[in-house]
Amino acid sequence: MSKKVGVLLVNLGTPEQPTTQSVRKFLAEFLSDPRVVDIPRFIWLVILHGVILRIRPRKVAKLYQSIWFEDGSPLMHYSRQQQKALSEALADQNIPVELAMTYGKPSMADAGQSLAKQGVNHIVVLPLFPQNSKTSTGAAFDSLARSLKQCPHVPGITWVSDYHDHPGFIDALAASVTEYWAEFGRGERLLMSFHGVPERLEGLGDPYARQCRITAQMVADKLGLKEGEWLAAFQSRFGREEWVKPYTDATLESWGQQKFGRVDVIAPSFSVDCLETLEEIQIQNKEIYVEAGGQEYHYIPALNANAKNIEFLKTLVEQYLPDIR
Ligand SMILES: C=CC1=C(C)c2cc3[nH]c(cc4nc(cc5[nH]c(cc1n2)c(C)c5CCC(=O)O)C(CCC(=O)O)=C4C)c(C)c3C=C
Ligand SMILES: [Fe+2]
Ligand SMILES: [Fe+2]
Repeated sequence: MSKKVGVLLVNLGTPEQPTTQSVRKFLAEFLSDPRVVDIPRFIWLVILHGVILRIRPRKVAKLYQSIWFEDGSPLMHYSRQQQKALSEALADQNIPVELAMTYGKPSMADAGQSLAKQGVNHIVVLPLFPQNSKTSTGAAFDSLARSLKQCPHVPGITWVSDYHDHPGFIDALAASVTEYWAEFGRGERLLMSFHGVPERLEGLGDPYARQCRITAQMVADKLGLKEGEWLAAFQSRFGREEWVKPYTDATLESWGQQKFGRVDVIAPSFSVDCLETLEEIQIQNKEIYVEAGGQEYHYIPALNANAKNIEFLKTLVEQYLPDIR
């Protein structure tokens, strides 16, 4: 049978509105997923519905309001831009590109149906999580599988499990830093801040933290940075257990207390800018650094739909084509 290939970009999901109600709906779905929170089910559901979903949505809605774009959530805005740019880049090969979220809209089922309508019978699924974790990539896989449960004809599927050490990805990250430095000058240190996960997961075989360290080392090597000029750290700790260290906020506080001059921060686990970069890194962590005594703080944007990133994503998809056709 002849193969008609389509691409499915997958990201996490995001609230539809920056309101308490909408954030509650998003957090309820996301945090109920046993892939994301794997503590005993009954205890967790009591904590989630009894405490977290009563308090957190209002607080987090305010944070979303501080970064919301005219056309919606930043994560959705940049994900749409990526979809559009990649679909233009692959148009001459007749490869359509759709976008789906693990949680919420656009759903895997909607995106899959749209690809099917365009005659696609083989999907290259590209989760936009450069490093593989059960909590992000694994959850995306489950969501895709669930969406296919009622499907009478399951298409061919190529699953891109991660791209943490892909030379094109490392080049795109390094180029985004050098381009930023060329325009705005450079800091004394580069902090590479990755979304955190519980420390325990590494022992369970989750490759995420190890892959983050590899990404960071490769970017540092590409930029010619020596030890002491860069560090990999982990942000967004949630709950009481220990997460992978060092923590981004504690690191910045300590660097501020040591009266460091300028620090630059990149976020190589985020394909697009979102709450965790635009609010947590760019606003909250800057405050931590400056209030502790640090001088200057620059956040270098995520790759988003920049030309090098789209070129890289195109190359990544193309690498899989010979095996499919
Ligand atoms: C147990 C909690 C969480 C784990 C594990 C986790 C892993 C994880 N998350 C991302 C990417 C994103 N997370 C985002 C927001 C976010 N993450 C958590 C919790 C965990 N994440 C929460 C509760 C939230 C919502 C905000 C909040 O309440 O603090 C986002 C941003 C979404 C947006 O709309 O902008 C992204 C992206 C990865 C890659 C990952 C594991 C590797
Ligand atoms: Fe998260
Ligand atoms: Fe956060």
